Amino acid sequence: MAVYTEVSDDELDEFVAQYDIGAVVSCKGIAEGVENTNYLLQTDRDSFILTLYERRVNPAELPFFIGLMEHLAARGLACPSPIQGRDGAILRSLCGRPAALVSFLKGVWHRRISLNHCAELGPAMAEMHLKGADFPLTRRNNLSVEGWRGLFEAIRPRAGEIKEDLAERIAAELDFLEANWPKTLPVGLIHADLFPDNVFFLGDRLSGLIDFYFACTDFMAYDIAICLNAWCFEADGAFNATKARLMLNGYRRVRPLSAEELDALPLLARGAALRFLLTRSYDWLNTPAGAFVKRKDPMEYYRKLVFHQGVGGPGEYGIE
Ligand SMILES: Nc1ncnc2c1ncn2[C@@H]1O[C@H](COP(=O)(O)OP(=O)(O)O)[C@@H](O)[C@H]1O
Ligand SMILES: N[C@@H](CCOP(=O)(O)O)C(=O)O
Repeated sequence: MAVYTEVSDDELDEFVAQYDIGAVVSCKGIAEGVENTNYLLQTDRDSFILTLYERRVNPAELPFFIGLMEHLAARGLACPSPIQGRDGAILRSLCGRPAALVSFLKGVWHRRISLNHCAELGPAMAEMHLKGADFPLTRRNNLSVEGWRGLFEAIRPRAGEIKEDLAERIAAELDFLEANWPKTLPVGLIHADLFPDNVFFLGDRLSGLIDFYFACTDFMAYDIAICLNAWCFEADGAFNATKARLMLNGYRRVRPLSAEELDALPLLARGAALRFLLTRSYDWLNTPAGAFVKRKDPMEYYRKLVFHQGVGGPGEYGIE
């Protein structure tokens, strides 16, 4: 459930009057998502997503996220396109929060990932990387290697509530990753949270990418590593190398990967698994039991981390 802020009819009318988008027909809260409040706004002309940015989004970073969506949409990527008001502004205030309207993307996301979904994801991710290459703004990835130790220290005292030896396991992994993290891979604009719930499909075809609120400047291969984790494991925890192969080969058809990028994949996949293990552990330990946001299982990412620790080279991800 992610409707943290209720918008009254009067507040909505006043907000919508600032746009040339027709008259409001309906405005329904969207239960999915965890970070922000989202409404599906229907007018007599079109459908839109109205987002009120809640406390986890730093308002100073909104111009980056909004500008990025504008940039990618203008280059033809299927992603939400921010809507300008009559005054030309995109970001404004609603109910005391920063708020914006973006175009509605048709499609649904899938919980059960098929081989075809992975084959569609690869080229779409590569296209996003290519189209993001000339985006002029940059944003440091505060959830990459430099950010992990701080998160670890925050969860360390209570990590044993999740798994008895979790703190020791994470400490050893962190030492290893800090010492071995790559320094010179190709950098670009990455999504950094391209999980299945952020990728829409219409029938067999990928119809769009959403939720750019973790986007940042980092190794493009790190985005792939995040997707190896999020898309290529089965519900029973088994890694599906066919899914990985389809995703990677689809990606490489649009943006070839260098030998360095391929070699770095097992390490990057360990880092990506640790990143989500840390943030999920933090949320697990700090979300009150009765909260309406469903906590995500940190142990899923502990098991993925253990899998990647045993990977000997990129060939195990199905690459020929
Ligand atoms: N542009 C969009 N088009 C269609 N649906 C959207 C769009 N943006 C968000 N949604 C819907 O809102 C839900 C939550 O959006 P998301 O950006 O993932 O929220 P959060 O950042 O809070 O996790 C999505 O799962 C989807 O159902
Ligand atoms: N994808 C992350 C959590 C972020 O959730 P989102 O709804 O903003 O995509 C995870 O699975 O831990």
